[in-house]
Amino acid sequence: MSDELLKLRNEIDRLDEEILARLSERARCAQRVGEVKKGNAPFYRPEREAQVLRRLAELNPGPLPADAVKSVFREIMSVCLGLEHPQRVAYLGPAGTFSESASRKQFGSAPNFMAMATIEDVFRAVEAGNADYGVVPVENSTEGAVSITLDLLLASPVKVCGEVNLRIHQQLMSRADGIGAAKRIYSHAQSLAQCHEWLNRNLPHLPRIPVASNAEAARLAGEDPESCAIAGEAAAQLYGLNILAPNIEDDPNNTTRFLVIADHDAGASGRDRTSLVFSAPNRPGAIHTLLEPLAQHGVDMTKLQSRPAQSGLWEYVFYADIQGHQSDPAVAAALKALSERAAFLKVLGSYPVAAI
Ligand SMILES: O=C(O)C(=O)C[C@]1(C(=O)O)C=C[C@@H](O)C=C1
Repeated sequence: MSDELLKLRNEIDRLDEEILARLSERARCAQRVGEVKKGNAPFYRPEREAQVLRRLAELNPGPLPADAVKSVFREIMSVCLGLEHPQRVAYLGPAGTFSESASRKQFGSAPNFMAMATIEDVFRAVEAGNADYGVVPVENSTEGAVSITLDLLLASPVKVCGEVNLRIHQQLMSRADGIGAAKRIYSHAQSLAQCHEWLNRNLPHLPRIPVASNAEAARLAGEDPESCAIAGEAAAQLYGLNILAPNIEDDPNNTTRFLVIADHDAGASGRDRTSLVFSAPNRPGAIHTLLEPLAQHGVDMTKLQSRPAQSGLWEYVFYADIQGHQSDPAVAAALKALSERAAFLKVLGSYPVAAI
């Protein structure tokens, strides 16, 4: 080994010891935070985590990219929170789905993750107190809204305390080393649709077989080297498959937004969003009148979406996301005025804008 390499490795060893000592100090500090919070739950504070990640990304002197700094500190806070109090996080399973990746993106690797069979089961687990948090998909940039999540948000007492945006990258995977012997491709119907141009160009002859989830597709491909699956990287790792073609989605910006649900929402972080659902009286111009207070108080709306109400033919409920926290004076005033005009208004929760 050259003298130069030896010297540099000694320097890295010294720095690692320093980092470890500081990490242990931080962990002990988090344990004391946990003591202070006892009897004053929740332990998980998404607004504080967002502030920590944003601050460090701003302070970052390089050469590490900001995203790398965030994911290192994401994991540090995950294990610190685990020392304070272990968390249970329910998500739409099975293991290896994009919902699991979204849950880990938000919570790191420390919690006990619980794979649920349906989105409704995620809501029920949180409502019953069997899970502390739930992660559910709410919209996809190409497929649109996830209606069942919107309906459950309206009906359930849970609150929204966070959001996660996950880039959806589809991988072609198999037990085999190459595509030559492949006879079929399994995937969820949505993923097959998201890759259909790539498939038409590259593998037009292979039958595409829709199955219940991408993770199920990967499991099937793991049992049979003549089958491929289209799924996320997490599923390839879980089932020990080789990625034969990476990122084959037709739209490289394909993103799914997930919401974090709990029995409480989040405190203000300085960059927040508030989700609402309301209904408009059934008369001309009603929606315009309802939204006027937002403009009057300078509150920006980032999303507005309608769904037929369960109550009657041609009645609609509206789901809106607005910028700011419901404790911000302008947001509070706009919400008060909106509630006076709406037939019905439910604030689903305020939470930090996704920090990673
Ligand atoms: O500041 C807190 O409230 C903490 O519990 C500490 C900490 C952290 O490690 O920084 C851990 C968990 C919380 O979700 C937020 C932050």
